[in-house]
Amino acid sequence: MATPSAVGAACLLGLEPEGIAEGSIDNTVVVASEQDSEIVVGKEQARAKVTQNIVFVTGEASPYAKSGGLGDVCGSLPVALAARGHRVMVVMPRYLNGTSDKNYANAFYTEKHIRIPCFGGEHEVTFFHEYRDSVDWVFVDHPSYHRPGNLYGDKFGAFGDNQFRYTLLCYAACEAPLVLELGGYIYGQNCMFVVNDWHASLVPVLLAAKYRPYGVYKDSRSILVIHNLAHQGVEPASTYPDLGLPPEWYGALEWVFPEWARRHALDKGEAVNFLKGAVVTADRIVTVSKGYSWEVTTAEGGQGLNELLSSRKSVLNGIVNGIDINDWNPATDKCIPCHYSVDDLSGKAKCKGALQKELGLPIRPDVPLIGFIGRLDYQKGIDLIQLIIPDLMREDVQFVMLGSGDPELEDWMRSTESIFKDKFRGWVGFSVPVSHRITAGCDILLMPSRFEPCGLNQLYAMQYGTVPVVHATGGLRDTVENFNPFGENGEQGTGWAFAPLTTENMLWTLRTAISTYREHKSSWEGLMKRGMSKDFTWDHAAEQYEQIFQWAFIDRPYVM
Ligand SMILES: Nc1ncnc2c1ncn2[C@@H]1O[C@H](COP(=O)(O)OP(=O)(O)O[C@H]2O[C@H](CO)[C@@H](O)[C@H](O)[C@H]2O)[C@@H](O)[C@H]1O
Ligand SMILES: OC[C@H]1O[C@H](O[C@H]2[C@H](O)[C@@H](O)[C@@H](O[C@H]3[C@H](O)[C@@H](O)[C@@H](O)O[C@@H]3CO)O[C@@H]2CO)[C@H](O)[C@@H](O)[C@@H]1O
Repeated sequence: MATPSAVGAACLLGLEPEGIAEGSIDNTVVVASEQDSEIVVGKEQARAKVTQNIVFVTGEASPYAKSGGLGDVCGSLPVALAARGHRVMVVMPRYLNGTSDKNYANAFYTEKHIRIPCFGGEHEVTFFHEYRDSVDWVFVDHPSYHRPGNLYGDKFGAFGDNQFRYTLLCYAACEAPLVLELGGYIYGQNCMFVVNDWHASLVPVLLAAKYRPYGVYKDSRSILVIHNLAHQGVEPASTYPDLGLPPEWYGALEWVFPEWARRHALDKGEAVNFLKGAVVTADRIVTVSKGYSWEVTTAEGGQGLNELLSSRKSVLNGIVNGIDINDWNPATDKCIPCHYSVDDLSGKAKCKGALQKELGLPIRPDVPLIGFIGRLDYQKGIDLIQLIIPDLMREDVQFVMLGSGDPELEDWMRSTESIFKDKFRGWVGFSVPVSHRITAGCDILLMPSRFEPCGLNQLYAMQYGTVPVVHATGGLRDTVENFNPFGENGEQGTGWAFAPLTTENMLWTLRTAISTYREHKSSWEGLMKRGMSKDFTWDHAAEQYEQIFQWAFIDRPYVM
């Protein structure tokens, strides 16, 4: 059978790839219906009816670079789409910081250089490439991506030149399909750009301002995927000329802070906002859950973009993220000490004992073990956890938190551990293996996020039989079904989703979960098993993205 790369290239050249193409509509390949699926290791792999050349643009993708959920999604969704027959490229920076460099070991220099006209000069970037899991992983190389710290900053805060770094990424991503011969063929001008968050948000602006007026990318479309409205890539208006965009496009990025957010009386609040640029110019917009797609149109959830997003409601959809079950599967997970499944839960108790031992907590099978995993950020509601800790620590429970971010919260985790030695562990840092062991070993996962566009940890928790207790917001409300002991067909639900977000409510819900764990063993097992039986695989989300791609191609592309 033709590889996805061969499909796309043959499509561009007007050839019919052997074996799978039945016809061609608007340069897209229609896959024969009788071949809509193939058997992959005992499971039927669904195939797309219409395949595209897809270009993901992102600031992070696992396993190369990850700071949070964006990395998970951009590491998995492209693979799921490629498995369905699309030709898929992911364009991201080649971050080298001295410790993560080995992640790029299999990516090879393509010998392609381009010069990008922005920030008062021409900046040369080069491309590295790895073909893995049927996806073309393309890494943009520039010295500004090589420095110690995390992806976006270091202990002093966000890097001061992030606007420059991600402007380079966006220009490079627009050029990559035209200049890189991957598997022997370029992707060409008929692409579906999937631009993720602010780092990639200049792509639709560049397509509209710098390519389409010259007849290039007329048949491409772009989709903005919003993972988190909290980060919009906002910088002073005086930086606009640095971006290399025509002056008449200023309005697309123009952003004026409300008066209350200005720093002094003479501050006019004038800024440029990358994410806003994409909200204006992208052909369609997707948020990572349906609930969040509504919340972003409200004053409470829209982070200043609500009116603009409301005006684009007709092209705004929500698709709940999936999870990568090759990485997150308790029956095969390489990071956990014992394996288990919905049919045999015995390994979970062993994982709990091993986690307690690893953390130096008393090894007690009967004590409810509560976990939290996440970036230590205002979004995640850690300050509310801080407030309930004195009360919660009076209960017979254990609590482990894994996180990094805000240094004050990191210090608080350390000091809380020193106060409640037998009950509380604060694991400060970023460790994927530890996150797997906490997900497997805990009984309850707490997520009191103020807002949560989708949330992945609650999905991982359910997959591992760990019962989520979450604030009913965004994707958490969409994915965690409240426990109902009196459902129509018996007990229902996969966890607890509480609202409003108050400390009283959180404590009350945690106490309900704890007493259910202690006193209603069979109900607890039901909660675990219903969560473990949910299908959160990426294939389902990938199919919904395909629908959005089709809609994007029905409409005309954005032009000013
Ligand atoms: N200290 C640590 N050590 C190891 N692993 C850690 C860690 N801290 C966080 N992680 C991992 O990072 C990921 C976090 O994903 P989330 O979706 O929960 O939140 P995030 O806010 O980063 O993502 C944003 O984007 C995603 C993707 O769309 C949305 O689901 C979400 O709502 C939105 O806020 C998980 O894989 C988690 O295990
Ligand atoms: O995957 C986790 C999140 O990663 C992204 O968020 C990062 C954001 O895009 C970066 O700009 C940066 O945010 C800094 C922000 O720009 C700055 O004004 C200041 O508030 O400090 C922030 C932290 O350095 O880092 C964010 C990750 O911490 C992605 O956009 C999100 O969707 C993901 O949730």
